[in-house]
Amino acid sequence: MTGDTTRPRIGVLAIQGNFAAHAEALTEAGAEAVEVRNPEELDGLDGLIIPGGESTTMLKFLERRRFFDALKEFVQARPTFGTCAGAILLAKEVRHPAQKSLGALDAVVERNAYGRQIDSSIETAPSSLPGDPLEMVFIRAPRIVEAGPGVEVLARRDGFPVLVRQGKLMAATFHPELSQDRRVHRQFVEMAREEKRK
Ligand SMILES: NC(=O)CC[C@H](N)C(=O)O
Repeated sequence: MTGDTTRPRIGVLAIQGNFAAHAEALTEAGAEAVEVRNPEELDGLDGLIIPGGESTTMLKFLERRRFFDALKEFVQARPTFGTCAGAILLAKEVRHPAQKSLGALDAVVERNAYGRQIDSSIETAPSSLPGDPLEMVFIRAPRIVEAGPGVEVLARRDGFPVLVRQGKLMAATFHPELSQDRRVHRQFVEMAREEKRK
């Protein structure tokens, strides 16, 4: 796909967590992936992935060097996909315990919601993406306990939303980069491509 002018340039926040697998998934899904470690590197991106990891650790890093404010501005304006800890950072409200967030996704997220016994698991559930049910890898996953009217639910687990979209934002409480299926990343690459065409 090299030379394709519609190949969007998508950043992956690379301060902590499993950013490398996201970069690989993005490349497979037809994007150019760029690791982002400084606020200046957000310039010129058509989209951004905030990966899973540990949201508390990411927050600490972001609060240094005015990265938090730059990111807050970015997620209001351009396509952003938060997975697991990234979804926690995007949410309007975080519980269990409460913590600061970017406040962009109209949802209430509860951290580490599945308890110790079943904190990590692989599930398969239907989604509104075309094709077969989706494999979902959950690792100390949060739960979206409330979602506003503007939030479209693309997949659920036990009745709770696990993949959602709100305009230019997408969030997953699982780790799509750890499955072979690239439908979730392709969906986000498509959102970034639309942004690039503007
Ligand atoms: N896999 C993950 O991203 C886990 C998220 C982590 N439990 C947090 O609260 O940030």
